[in-house]
Amino acid sequence: MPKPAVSFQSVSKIYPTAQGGFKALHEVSLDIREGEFLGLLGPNGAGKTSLIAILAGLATATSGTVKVQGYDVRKDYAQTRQRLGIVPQELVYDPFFTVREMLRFQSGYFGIKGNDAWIDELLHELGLADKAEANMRQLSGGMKRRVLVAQALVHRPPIIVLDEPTAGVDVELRQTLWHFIDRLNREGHTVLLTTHYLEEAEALCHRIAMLKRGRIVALEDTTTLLSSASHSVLQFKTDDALPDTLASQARVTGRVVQIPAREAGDVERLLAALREAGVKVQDMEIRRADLEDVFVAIMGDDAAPQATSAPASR
Ligand SMILES: Nc1ncnc2c1ncn2[C@@H]1O[C@H](COP(=O)(O)OP(=O)(O)OP(=O)(O)O)[C@@H](O)[C@H]1O
Repeated sequence: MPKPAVSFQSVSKIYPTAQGGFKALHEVSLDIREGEFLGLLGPNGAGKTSLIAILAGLATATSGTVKVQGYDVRKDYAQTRQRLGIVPQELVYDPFFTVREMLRFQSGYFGIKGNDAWIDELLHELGLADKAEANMRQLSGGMKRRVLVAQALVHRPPIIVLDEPTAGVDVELRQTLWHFIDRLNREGHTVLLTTHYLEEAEALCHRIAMLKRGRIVALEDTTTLLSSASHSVLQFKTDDALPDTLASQARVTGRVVQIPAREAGDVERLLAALREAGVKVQDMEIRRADLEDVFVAIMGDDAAPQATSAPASR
């Protein structure tokens, strides 16, 4: 077996609290293969950021080991840091540097001189070419996020880690970013992505790991995970309240109602129940289960009530 790009072995994390400690990660073991695009999904508080902070060397595991291409993140920090390009969730930057200065400075941090050709390519690919000489403080939030992506990639890391890179960013940036990350992945870079936008994960990731309350509860190829959902979904819009029997099985987002249906007979029973309750139904369709349906089925009551789909299509 070739060495994994990243290997988490029995990683636990206990945060000190007034109550004596909170265990955010429970013996998490996960290998990310060289060249794969892995999605790490989980509701708020599942432990995704804790796991990435440990990988990045920003937090230490209470027990367990993490290796990057065979190097231990604690013992061989410099070796692992060199191999990782981490795009953080938070916007942290120095407002007095220009974009180009930031990227040159970051190159220097990794001991790279004369990196301008790659810096120019990054700026071009991320739609920042005309902002190279702008000061960081003059940029919009979305532009700053692009610079953070460029900063994480300045040393051409073989492993790219994106922690919710598209949270609150517009469609244009998402498309630019995914186009570029997809290209880097096809060129051999390994990608680890956390996101709450399950459509993005479904479209991009080869494999999905799901984390629930600090434990891995699913780890499958995306296609296998999707085909494991044996049900279809009856989806419609309505302004009426659902009867209790249906409300308990339904996912309701505004006017849109989605109810799992295992077979044709189920659909007939659901429609009869809706008719009997006087629920007026519009735009009805029966569709195959998607990653969001699988996620909700696996997470149960933990599935986040907040948006799990992208605000606009890619
Ligand atoms: N410094 C800390 N002290 C105490 N508890 C913490 C600390 N950092 C995180 N936690 C807790 O650990 C759990 C995991 O948090 P983490 O941020 O890793 O989750 P997450 O999956 O990244 O969530 P999100 O999707 O909201 O970013 C949460 O219950 C959180 O409250």
